[in-house]
Amino acid sequence: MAPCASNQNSKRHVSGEKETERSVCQWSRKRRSHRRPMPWFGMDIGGTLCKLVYFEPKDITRDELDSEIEILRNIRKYLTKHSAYGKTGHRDMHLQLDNVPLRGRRGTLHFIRFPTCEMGNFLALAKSKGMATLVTTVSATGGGAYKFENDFRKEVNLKLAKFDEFDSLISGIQYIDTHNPNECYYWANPTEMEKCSKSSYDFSNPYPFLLVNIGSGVSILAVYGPNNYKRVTGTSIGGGTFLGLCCLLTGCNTFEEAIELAAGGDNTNVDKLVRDIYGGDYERFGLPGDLVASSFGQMNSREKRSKVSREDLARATLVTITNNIGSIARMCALQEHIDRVVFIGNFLRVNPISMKMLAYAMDYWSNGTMKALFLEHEGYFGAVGCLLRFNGHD
Ligand SMILES: Nc1ncnc2c1ncn2[C@@H]1O[C@H](COP(=O)(O)OP(=O)(O)OP(=O)(O)O)[C@@H](O)[C@H]1O
Ligand SMILES: CC(C)(CO)[C@@H](O)C(=O)NCCC(=O)O
Repeated sequence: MAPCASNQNSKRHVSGEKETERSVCQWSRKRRSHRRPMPWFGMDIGGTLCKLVYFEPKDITRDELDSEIEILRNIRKYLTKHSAYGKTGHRDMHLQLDNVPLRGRRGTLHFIRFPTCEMGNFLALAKSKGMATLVTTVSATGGGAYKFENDFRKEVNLKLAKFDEFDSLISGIQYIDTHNPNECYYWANPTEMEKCSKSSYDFSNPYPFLLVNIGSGVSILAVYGPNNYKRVTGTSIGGGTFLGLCCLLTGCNTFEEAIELAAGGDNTNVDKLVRDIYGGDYERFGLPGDLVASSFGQMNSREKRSKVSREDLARATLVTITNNIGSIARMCALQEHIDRVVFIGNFLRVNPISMKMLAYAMDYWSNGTMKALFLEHEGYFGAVGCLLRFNGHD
């Protein structure tokens, strides 16, 4: 964790008079927003993954279709026909949201991701599809909105309308939760692994909640209302750490491979448990024997190292990172007197092991008073939020 990070970032964002003025202004602009030139994109350019949300209008009139310039039509066709773009871009078709309202239009939201390190290739592809001939603005958030701003301008003649990553996250969550009835879920019976199963959660009254965004690094926000939140703290031990350590320890090359390895491994061959130290439970302080006392604590032994598998190492890495995040999240929830903790970010993609562990940890260590919640569009809220925030006139 960054030293003393907790208070440096505790700036609260409360809506005041200026905010109200802005909302009124945005409302009156909204009425003219159908004029905002297409295509409508929102990009969240993170430390590891770039998330791209594309709104495909489905209420196009005959006149609009006839006057749509060829480049736009080709871009629309290219994005909506394919599910893979080049070697590394993917459209998450299972997340697609149909018939949703956006800025007075109706259409489909498409969710696309690619590694941020492929930004050069992405810009080249965008150029080859004719983007450079459209003078237009794309809403963008995440650190890369700043880092790559000049590249977008130079390579594809695109201006970036930049939005704060946390403002965008919160707007995106509100919007998607409103328009997707099955967005929010929890893991029922988290303390009994065999019975643990996904269940829908009604998140229509969300405030207050703690938001734990597990990306490359981790940010923890206390959210009190739509325009009222603070960043409580963060930790550099996040999804990037899991993937980096797993690649080092197992020789794997992708997140999917790392998760697959972890699914087949046993962390107790790597970690030192309370029972390895006490011979059983440490009853006086309520520490069960099967609790990890020391992550990777057995790996000082040459003999144990010789017996350990890649799967065990991947599992221990996943367990270490997840438990650390769960523990920090629980302390933040206690400090902020908040009992619902929403975990998001692409670290949770195809990763039920971590979700179940977080659900278990929240429930067990709070004696059932705290609840871990999860959202289906886990890594895409920033991209959606910045698309919504763009008024089309920047
Ligand atoms: N296909 C993938 N490739 C790489 N990492 C992945 C992939 N799928 C899931 N992940 C995990 O998701 C993490 C990135 O999550 P996310 O996209 O939410 O963060 P980010 O926006 O890149 O990071 P930050 O917000 O810290 O800038 C990775 O560190 C990894 O643990
Ligand atoms: C730097 C960001 C905000 C980028 O999204 C994220 O990776 C993060 O919160 N990292 C943790 C930084 C900290 O130690 O507080």
